[in-house]
Amino acid sequence: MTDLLSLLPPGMPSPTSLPGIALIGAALLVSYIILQAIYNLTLHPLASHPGPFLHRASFFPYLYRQVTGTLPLDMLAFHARYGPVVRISPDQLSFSDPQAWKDIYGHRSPGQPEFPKPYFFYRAKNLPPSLLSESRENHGTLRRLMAHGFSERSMRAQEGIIGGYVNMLINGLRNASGGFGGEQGEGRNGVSEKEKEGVRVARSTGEKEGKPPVPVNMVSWYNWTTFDVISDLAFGEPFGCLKKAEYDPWVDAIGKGVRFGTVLMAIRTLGLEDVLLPIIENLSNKARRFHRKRTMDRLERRVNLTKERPDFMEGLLQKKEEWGMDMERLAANAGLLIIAGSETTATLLSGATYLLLKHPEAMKKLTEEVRSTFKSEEEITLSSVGSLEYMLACLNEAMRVYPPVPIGMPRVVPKGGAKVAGTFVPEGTVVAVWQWATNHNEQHFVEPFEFHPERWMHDPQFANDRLDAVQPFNVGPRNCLGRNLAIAEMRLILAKIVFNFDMQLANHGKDWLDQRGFIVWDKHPLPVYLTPVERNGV
Ligand code: HEM
Repeated sequence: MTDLLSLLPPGMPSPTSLPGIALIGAALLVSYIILQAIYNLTLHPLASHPGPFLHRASFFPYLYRQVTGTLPLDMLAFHARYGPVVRISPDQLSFSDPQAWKDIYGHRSPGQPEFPKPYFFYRAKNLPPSLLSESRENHGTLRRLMAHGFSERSMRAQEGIIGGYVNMLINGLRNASGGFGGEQGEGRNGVSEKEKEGVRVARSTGEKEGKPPVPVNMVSWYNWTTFDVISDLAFGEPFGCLKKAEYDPWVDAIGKGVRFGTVLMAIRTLGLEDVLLPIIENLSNKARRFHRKRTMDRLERRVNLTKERPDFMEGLLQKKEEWGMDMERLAANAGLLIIAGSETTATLLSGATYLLLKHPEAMKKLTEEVRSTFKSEEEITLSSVGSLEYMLACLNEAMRVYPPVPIGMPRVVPKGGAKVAGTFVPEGTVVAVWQWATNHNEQHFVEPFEFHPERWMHDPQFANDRLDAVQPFNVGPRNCLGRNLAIAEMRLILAKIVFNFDMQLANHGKDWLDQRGFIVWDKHPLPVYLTPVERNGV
């Protein structure tokens, strides 16, 4: 050993000293990364698939794009460069062919296994599973139990609850847009501290042009409404956001959590969960205890209700003993419903509002449809808005241009491998269709970046559009359970707003869609001037 040490070049630290150990550690790490890269590029089962060079060699550039929120957008350029199948990280393929929706996520014929959901994306080791993360074996039964709250019958029974919050939204907007000024107005118009600066600029522009004095931040109002609706349907009581015209800490935490979720996924992808998660949990202990106590208190109040209620929990509660549903699992599913059902719907409503206001022709057509279909506020209900065809086209087009979930929902190719959109994929590969990129692919759509609701109205100009490429709710056995409710709720909210107000964007200059995409978008405030429509002199 002493002889070996004497071979070291002069000036090198001794391998038994601290700098020496650090140097050896660094050399081992670099060698590991190089060997991994060589393996990923040559012997890995996906080695022959094309893809961005660095992403094929290592996870790091992919994860960097993921945690900085550019990945869903970058995916479009990757497909433009490499074609319909791209190797986006050492073990992941992205598909842009619409056929891939069915092949990856669709229902299987008997004997064919589903593509399971990967652990790194869906499951936290320390939490009980929800419907979203439940194993394939348990998913079907749990889904049937929960589907009870989403049936046609339940939705009809929920009309009163949902309609009540939408009316609160309309009243709140009426007050916030015109009735208040100065500091009081600031508190009531949905503008948080962080957002105030943008709105101040918007307001002064509006005043110069003789507009109503207070723009309202539609992102906040939509969020408050959808969170109150879903909380009522999941816990039996709202968050009270609409009443107070401010965010509840629970709701605020969800917004931050969604962004943090991508960091968590990166940690799991690198296999560092056991090391880093306890540290993160320790740092956020106080906030987590607060959040957990409020969830459990709410849940307990709902569980203790003796009267039947047409909400999401009723089906689960009726079978809770039979299914061994303890409070932890009930809380996991109530939490899922709130996260899945409110942020997504509010995001799409915000995007649709922006896109309509940027396209006055479409807004004019929609306004005509709504105001000619309904003569009074009371006629606008969850069921009656089903007849608004142009409205549905606008929402569909908004979901194409600005899908609330812009990423690809990952699945794992099962044993033996499988064909996806005509390409054989080896087992264990993570595959997905990335929504934003697929929806903006010029091979699928004429003018993919333009907002044309007419695509969805059989306009011959768009006859060759691949409308089947747009799947905002996903397809197959694990598609969105709340799809019908989401569409009905969005139609109702937008119809009531268009019926009651003329709208105008407060800051026309900025492209509001220029956002970073995590699991959902990191939305900017959307300040809008609202002018109440006068009817019968009112
Ligand atoms: C515009 C609104 C919405 C969009 C774009 C949307 C999108 C999605 C997507 C893409 C999935 C599949 C996730 C995956 O494959 O991992 C999903 C699942 C789910 N969504 Fe939605 N969603 C919306 C609204 C809602 C609403 C209103 C609810 C309920 C209140 C809801 C409840 C669920 C549930 C429970 C699942 C899990 C289903 C399962 O795994 O069986 N969603 N949603």
